[in-house]
Amino acid sequence: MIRLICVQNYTKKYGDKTVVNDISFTAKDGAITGFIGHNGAGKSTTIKAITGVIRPTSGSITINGIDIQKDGKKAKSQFGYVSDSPDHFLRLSGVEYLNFMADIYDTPLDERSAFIENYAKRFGIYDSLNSTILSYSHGMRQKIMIMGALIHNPSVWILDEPLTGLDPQSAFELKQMMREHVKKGNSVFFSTHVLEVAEKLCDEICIIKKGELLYCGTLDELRATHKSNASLENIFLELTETKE
Ligand SMILES: Nc1ncnc2c1ncn2[C@@H]1O[C@H](COP(=O)(O)OP(=O)(O)OP(=O)(O)O)[C@@H](O)[C@H]1O
Repeated sequence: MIRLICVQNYTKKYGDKTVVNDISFTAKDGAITGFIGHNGAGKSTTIKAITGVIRPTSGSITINGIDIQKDGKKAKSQFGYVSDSPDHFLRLSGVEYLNFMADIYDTPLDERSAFIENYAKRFGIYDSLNSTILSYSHGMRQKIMIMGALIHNPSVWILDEPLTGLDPQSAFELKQMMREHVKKGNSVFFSTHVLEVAEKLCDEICIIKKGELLYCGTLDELRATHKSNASLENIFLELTETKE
């Protein structure tokens, strides 16, 4: 099996403070992997290192086998990344932003047009594409950022809290899109606080607490080592409490 995102012995320190401590895991092809943990556990710090936004203090990270630190440009072409803040490029219209992103990734005109029409209609923002992002609601900004990140059809999606602020219809669409993407043998890695979503959507779960990786694997394997039939929420609470 190809390991699409491979994190090995990743540590991040800010000054004397160790924020992420020697974690290793993989996000596999054909799987949606959910990344869960309390506020401040180290999820965003891990996602930022995977996407090359920050450098690890130590450890290595590859995307489709390409090292993000050694060959950043090539590694970055492999994935689409949606950060936890959608407030960017506010003075551009939605369609200007999407074309800007498509230009960066050299997405052919016919492919970008088909993508924009399909995704904007599914997200219900087709009629707003010519308005500035400044005039968008939080959820609309989130949708346009998701579209910008995915317009070059990357095999790996890396999404930091992607469902926050989305209305139920759009959240449903995004979950469907994630499922469709991994069905083609691709990979989706996303962080969430909504454990019911993670439980229903994810093939694999990674749990981080205070910078330590407590678990990474399937929910069934997790259940097998804990109370079978317990919800992910119960297992998460039990696991994070007992490791205090
Ligand atoms: N630039 C920085 N300088 C110092 N400490 C930082 C910096 N960035 C993050 N941290 C610290 O690292 C820890 C992990 O933060 P991170 O943003 O990764 O958490 P998170 O799991 O994404 O949390 P949340 O669910 O609240 O988004 C926190 O204690 C945070 O204060």
